[in-house]
Amino acid sequence: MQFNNESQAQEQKRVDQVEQIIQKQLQNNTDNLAQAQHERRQIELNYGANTRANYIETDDIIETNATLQQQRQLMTSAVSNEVIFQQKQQALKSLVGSPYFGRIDIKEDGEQDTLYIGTSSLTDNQGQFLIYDWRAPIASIYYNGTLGLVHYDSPIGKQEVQLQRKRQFSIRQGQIENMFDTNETIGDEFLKNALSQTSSAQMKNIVATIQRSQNQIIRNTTADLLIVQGAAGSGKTSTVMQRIAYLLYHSRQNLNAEQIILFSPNNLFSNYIAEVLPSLGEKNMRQVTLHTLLARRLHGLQIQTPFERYEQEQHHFPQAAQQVRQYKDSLDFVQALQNYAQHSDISCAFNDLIFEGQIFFSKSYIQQIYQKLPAALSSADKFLQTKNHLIKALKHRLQKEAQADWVLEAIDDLSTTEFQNLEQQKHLSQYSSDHQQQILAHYVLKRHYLPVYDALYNDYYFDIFQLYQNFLTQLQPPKMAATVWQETIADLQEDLERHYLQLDDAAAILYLRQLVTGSGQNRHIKYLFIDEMQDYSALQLAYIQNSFPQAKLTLLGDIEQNVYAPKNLSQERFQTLTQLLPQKKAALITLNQSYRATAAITNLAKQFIPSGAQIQSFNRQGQTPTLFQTTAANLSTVTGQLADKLAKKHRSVAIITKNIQQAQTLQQHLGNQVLLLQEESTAIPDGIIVLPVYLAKGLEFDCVIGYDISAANYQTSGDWGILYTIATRALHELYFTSTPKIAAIFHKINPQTLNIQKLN
Ligand SMILES: Nc1ncnc2c1ncn2[C@@H]1O[C@H](COP(=O)(O)OP(=O)(O)OP(=O)(O)O)[C@@H](O)[C@H]1O
Repeated sequence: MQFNNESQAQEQKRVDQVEQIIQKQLQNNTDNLAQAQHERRQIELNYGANTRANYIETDDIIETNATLQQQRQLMTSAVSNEVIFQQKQQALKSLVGSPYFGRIDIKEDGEQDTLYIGTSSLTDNQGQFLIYDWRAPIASIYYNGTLGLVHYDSPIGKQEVQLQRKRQFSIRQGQIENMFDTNETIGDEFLKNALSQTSSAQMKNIVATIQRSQNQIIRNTTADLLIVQGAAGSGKTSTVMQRIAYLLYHSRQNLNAEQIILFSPNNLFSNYIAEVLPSLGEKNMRQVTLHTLLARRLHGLQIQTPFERYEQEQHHFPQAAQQVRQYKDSLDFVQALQNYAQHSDISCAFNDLIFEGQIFFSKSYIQQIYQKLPAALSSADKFLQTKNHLIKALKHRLQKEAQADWVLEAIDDLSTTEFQNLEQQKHLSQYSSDHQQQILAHYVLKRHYLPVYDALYNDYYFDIFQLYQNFLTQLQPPKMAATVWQETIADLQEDLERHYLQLDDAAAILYLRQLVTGSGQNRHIKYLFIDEMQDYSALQLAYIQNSFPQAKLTLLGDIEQNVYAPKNLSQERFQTLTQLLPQKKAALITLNQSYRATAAITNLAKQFIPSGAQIQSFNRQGQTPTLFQTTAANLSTVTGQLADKLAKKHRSVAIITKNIQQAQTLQQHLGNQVLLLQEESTAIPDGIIVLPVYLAKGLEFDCVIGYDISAANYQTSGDWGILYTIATRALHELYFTSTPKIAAIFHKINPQTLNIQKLN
């Protein structure tokens, strides 16, 4: 419903009042913040002075320690004061100019109330709410409810209210530009407006226009495995970012951003989403790519990246290699690995522990310890008990050596500084001289045998690579020639010799290590998010889950955007997820409405994939996509000219190729006004860029040109998913260029959804 001027004037009056209050609070808070910063700096100065205190006399040490302790407490409280004012500052600043976007009129327990909703809450001096945070329980009815009797979940249980009015605002620089009353979830007009904007280098938050199905994902706190299958552009990533903000708000007391981790497809994407949470007044969660995690944990080895693998497979991917890849991606492979870890005798992978060129613990000694343990114990327990046994044996050896001549000599040789440190840590002077001697001997011995301790704690006597090879050797993948499998094992051996590991093997080795040794788990993480989950194999997912065993999982993806997977694997992947992950309360939410692109683009793109009929386009008008056909010799020039023309009207124009080599060749042809994005790139510049499809994952551009969609380039039905991914990166305009013989899928396209122009 549109408004008369009087209603709008009344609303504008309220906006003005709220704006004034925000400015006033901002001023007060700036003063408070400056004061808190000053106090913190003073304490820092004192702290510095005290740390230079006298450490020679025992009394001085005790006194200095007490003072330091006190200073530390003061510092902690000063820092936390400052953080509170900083957060408030950020929240207030985010309200300036656009304090809220929604209003609801409700009747609850017979009482009438009007609530305004914005990105964070604001109260006046009497504690009355002027704005409610969009994450407050009551605000959920703004997103969910149509008018009438509605419910919302509050800390004291389900509440029932009459929703009498829902109003949306667009307020900029303190002026109401537009306002609407709506009976629906968030009205089309506002959404259309938000979606018609040009692209930006950073993803924006969507709090003002969250849709009902997205809201279900954002506010779900019951599922411990939430799977979101959503069409391209349906808002999966946006939703997940708002979900993180929601979770942080709701569990303020026992959840912080450090306990949330998001697996993202690449660094460009990580950078693209980095501003969403700060724009909502929250700190960013941790972000990692699978490759970074693997490389960090397999330090010293070079790990194949998903992009390298894709590129290699583009050039050479024979039938046998495809078969191996399919098997290593399958649930069967994961189960075989789990089974092996649990039930096999892993003692073959123990090694002699060498110290100063001599065997310290022999392989057979370690094997005996392991094999004597009860068979019913889990592998990880057996491993741990073996390790504990070795540590005990080392301690025993240390005790026996305490009186050795070299130890006594080493005690005599201790420096004054070492003595002072020991005095401080162990309070030597409190003990009898015999006891002091024992402490010093223990210190000297521990220092000497530190490499042995190190080897024990870091499992250097255990060869995980050997164990993995043994595991592969005893496997017989179904329907695969024995020679193919043996070759795979030989390839692994060769890779290891040159300190290289393929992506599949890296994850499998780490997973096996985790299962067998029980190490490498991070129990601190409470929420784990995986975006573009269709790109992960069953094993990679199992490994990630096991790495963060306490985390609730949210997995998002689109089975159709399976750029990396050999065809038909993805469907299987989704079905096996619930089998694979031990979570109990699983929920699956499907998003079929695509928001990113104009209806014309979505209606074309959905024809590239088998399940396209389910995808609903958003009612936003735009030009019909166009395909330019030209000769092979002219293809780059035609693409460049088209890009130039588009760049005059739009902020971002992306030419998307099938692989890096095509991107490089094209960029060289087009010259420096076109920027090539590569695996190492971290930011998306304005203007014309050229990039391979896998780097475009999760991103969006005003205009997209799918380069060279000729039959020679896109040959099999497995390639249609790639075309779908390319097409769905476009917000406003979509083009393709090709040589005269176009990919077969284009012959099946409804001619009304694609213009074809033949050029020379
Ligand atoms: N409720 C919404 N309000 C406003 N904009 C929205 C909404 N939902 C999605 N969008 C916009 O639609 C576009 C696509 O969203 P997003 O990138 O989150 O989708 P996605 O499902 O992760 O896409 P893909 O799988 O293709 O990477 C973004 O520009 C986002 O801002």
